[in-house]
Amino acid sequence: MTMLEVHDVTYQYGAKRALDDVSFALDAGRFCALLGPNGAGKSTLFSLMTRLLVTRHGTITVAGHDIASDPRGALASIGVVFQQQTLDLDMTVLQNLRYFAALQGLSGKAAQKNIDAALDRLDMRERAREKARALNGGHRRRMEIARALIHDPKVLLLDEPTVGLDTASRQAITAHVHDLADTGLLVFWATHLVDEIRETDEVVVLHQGKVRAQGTAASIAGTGSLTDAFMAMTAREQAA
Ligand SMILES: Nc1ncnc2c1ncn2[C@@H]1O[C@H](COP(=O)(O)OP(=O)(O)OP(=O)(O)O)[C@@H](O)[C@H]1O
Repeated sequence: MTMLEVHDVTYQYGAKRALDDVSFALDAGRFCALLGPNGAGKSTLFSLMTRLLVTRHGTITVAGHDIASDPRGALASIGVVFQQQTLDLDMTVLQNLRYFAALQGLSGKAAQKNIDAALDRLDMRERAREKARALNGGHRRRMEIARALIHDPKVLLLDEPTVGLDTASRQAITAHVHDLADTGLLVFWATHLVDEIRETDEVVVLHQGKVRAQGTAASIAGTGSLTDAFMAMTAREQAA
């Protein structure tokens, strides 16, 4: 079942075209990587999917809701983890989550139920009463992911979520989020790091604002490695 559909989306910053006729469709229950080098247009696409930016060129549909004509329905279906950290470091994990739940219109038992479920999904329950400031980078990220899941979205967007993390934390977060896709969520994970992607993951390769390939990592890699295929797709353009 298609959960996220991007159709012919173009976006310009003044004269600079950041996205050029971008189209792809992604199914529920998949881990999908948006793979592109710096400047490919990943953050621009995420901003359009979360309505931080708008365009009249093309359509974006989330869980059947067109983001232009039904932004409320579309945004209610999305959980987002932005590249920049957005926690209140002086609040505990639980306080941060309750605050966010309230912003989503959840309170009392309903909020607590969803908070507990989100903490369990990220293996964070035992840290609930710690101040965010006391957590290491990996656990802060997990908490942001838990927060993004509180309203039980169908699509989880993560914009380069492992930036600044050490190797062990990066691997742990990557594994946790792969597990989330197994529960039926569509995970859409922007990265320029090929080693975060598994062979069976879906991949959209974005470069200079255009989709260069879509398919499983294994099908894009062909007989070589995904790194080689990705380098070839991006280097060719740079040379041209
Ligand atoms: N506010 C802006 N004004 C003008 N150009 C911009 C603006 N934001 C981004 N761009 C340009 O649009 C293109 C796409 O940028 P974007 O940030 O979406 O790429 P990205 O793939 O997220 O890169 P990174 O991994 O470096 O964050 C780049 O050429 C960038 O320089």
